[in-house]
Amino acid sequence: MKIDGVPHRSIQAEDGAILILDQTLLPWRVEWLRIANAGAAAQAIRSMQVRGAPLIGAVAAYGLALALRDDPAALEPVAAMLGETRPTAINLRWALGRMLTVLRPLPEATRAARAWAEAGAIAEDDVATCRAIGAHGLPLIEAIAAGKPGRPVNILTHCNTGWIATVDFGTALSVVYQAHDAGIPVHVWVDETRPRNQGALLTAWELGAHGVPHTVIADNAGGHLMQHGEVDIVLVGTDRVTRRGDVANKIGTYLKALAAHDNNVPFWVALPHSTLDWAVADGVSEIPIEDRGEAEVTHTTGLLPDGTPGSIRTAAPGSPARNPGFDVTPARLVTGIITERGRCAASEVGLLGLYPERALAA
Ligand SMILES: CSC[C@H]1O[C@H](OP(=O)(O)O)[C@H](O)[C@@H]1O
Repeated sequence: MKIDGVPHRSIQAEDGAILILDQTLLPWRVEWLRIANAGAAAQAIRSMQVRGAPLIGAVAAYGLALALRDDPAALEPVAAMLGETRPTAINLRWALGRMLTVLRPLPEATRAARAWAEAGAIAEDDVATCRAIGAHGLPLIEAIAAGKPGRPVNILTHCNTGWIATVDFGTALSVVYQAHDAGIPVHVWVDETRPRNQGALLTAWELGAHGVPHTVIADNAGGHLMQHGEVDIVLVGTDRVTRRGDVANKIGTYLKALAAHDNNVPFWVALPHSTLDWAVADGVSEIPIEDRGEAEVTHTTGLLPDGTPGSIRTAAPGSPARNPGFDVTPARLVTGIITERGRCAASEVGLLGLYPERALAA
């Protein structure tokens, strides 16, 4: 997608390194971080300089490729190290698993070149996949628009699922961008998404840069807007979907789904194939939920009075905090799933209809 009219991807490969958009500085500063080794890739993922399920998978793949340039025998330990950076998004393990499957059979001397090519293939797969997700979600917006001619389709979204959460285009926001670019009037309610405010900081920045009308709201406002008929559809991304359609996503998604269910608002989840975890059925009991640091809750980041990005304490001194980074929305609260292969019900039957090959993995 574009920054000031110039097309960009969230990760750029160059000779012997990758450049990533440092998301901890957005929207205040647009800075590209050069990553030349696996340790820097791991740190970028842990610190959320790069974030978003598909993107952390691509960065980990390139991090592994960079490690093999330095030491072709480092395949297993570096893959394990990168795989431990964040526990919830299955895309991280999917990408590393794909790399290991390709690289393990190869002579050590040929691994580095092949790893770099495979990491590039993972990135290209994500671009094509996310573009297709938008195309398969577009009819949902068109149908709503047909029922309210001349008035915008009001979409509520949570966290950031845009092009900077993927290699390009995004997942749930890919649907928004394609509807906007198709001339359908849309308006996006952007959940701020405490505690890291990926919505207020990243989604708002992305949508503004693309000219998509949007309004930032407190996380707790969504239910009220749904009660008053101001939300036509909820579109979110995900970090892991189980074979029966349970959805792990940024903390607060489950509460949005409950409000949508109570108000008969369609709740759709957009995901690429790399987010499916067929090995897991019950998301609530089986998906590991990342617990992040207390400071993300007790403090908030933003622009300080001197114009520099910084953090201030917003919780009472001495009060402890809990910071689960994700929650799981049971399939029964999900209206449907949007993928690069089409749309389906949030069920094993629905998912197998789009991914029949997964039955062989069961
Ligand atoms: C398109 S995946 C985006 C997904 O990732 C986010 O988590 P985080 O910002 O912690 O990486 C959030 O759950 C989004 O839905």
